[in-house]
Amino acid sequence: MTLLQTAEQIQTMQIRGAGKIAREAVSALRDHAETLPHTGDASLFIREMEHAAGILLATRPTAVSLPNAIQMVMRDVRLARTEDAARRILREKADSFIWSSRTAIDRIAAMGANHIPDGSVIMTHCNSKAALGCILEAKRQGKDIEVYATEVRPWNQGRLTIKTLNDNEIPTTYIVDSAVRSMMKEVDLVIVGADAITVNGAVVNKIGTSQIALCANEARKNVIVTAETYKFAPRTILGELIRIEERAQSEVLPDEIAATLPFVRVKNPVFDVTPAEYIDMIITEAGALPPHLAYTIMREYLGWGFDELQNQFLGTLTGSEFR
Ligand SMILES: O=C(COP(=O)(O)O)[C@H](O)[C@H](O)COP(=O)(O)O
Repeated sequence: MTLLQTAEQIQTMQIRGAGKIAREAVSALRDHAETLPHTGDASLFIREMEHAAGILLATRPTAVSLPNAIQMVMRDVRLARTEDAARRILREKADSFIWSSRTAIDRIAAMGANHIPDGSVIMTHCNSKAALGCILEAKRQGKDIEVYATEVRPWNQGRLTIKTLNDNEIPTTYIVDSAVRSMMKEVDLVIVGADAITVNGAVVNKIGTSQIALCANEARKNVIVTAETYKFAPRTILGELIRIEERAQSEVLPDEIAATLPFVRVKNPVFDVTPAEYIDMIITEAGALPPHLAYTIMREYLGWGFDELQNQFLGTLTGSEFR
């Protein structure tokens, strides 16, 4: 698959889910490098790769795993003195990101399963590899568990989730998104994934997650978020906001019906923000943490603390902007 095809598949959601988007983008970058002719000019190679990275970055705006993964791969490539070194670094960094991403999901699954007591009824939302990993691991350990899975309008990612649960013989109840509050009394805990986590521990995930967390809070049920460390958004340290993707209105209301309703507008935000106070724990490959430790994760695991970001930010300002 070419880089442009990968970008298109991410944009059209054939490739979806924050972790998978990051892994596929990085592998597209690595494969794209192989298609570029060897010229011996390191800066030309780096420019070409920056252009390719830009195409991938423009596909979906919310999952911070995408810019984080690209930055992890490109950071040292930019410093390479020769084309051969740049190519080698790119290959090594890409392979290492993909490997560590998969390892992270396995570690999260093992830790998450420890937080699922035998006999639990779990509610999950959307289709998160990290969240499902915990549920499948609990089942593998022989725990007797049940799952409530939401439909996830308008893309119905819940159908992917119930297929996986069914394939693993986990008793599952499939509910429409608006049934969450009614069903919460049947549930012991909520487990979801994340597209981005901000410095104040707020979690950006599939639209509807914040309602589920609110209902869980009301019903005194725990909310566990599962997220690899590359889902933490370091630029939120500088006050940058996570952009919530809005997709086409036709995903919600067919164009032919919309055309008959001139006074009706459709909003289709596909992610929402759950404040830290509604989250009991974030399980990362680095451990199960309270959301207020988000800054520590950014500093220790992503290597981007305030000072580094501030320097990077000042470095991007021109003289006139600086004055
Ligand atoms: O919100 C979604 C997917 O949204 P979309 O379907 O719009 O991409 C998932 O919960 C997170 O991406 C985490 O997934 P994972 O744990 O697999 O990274």
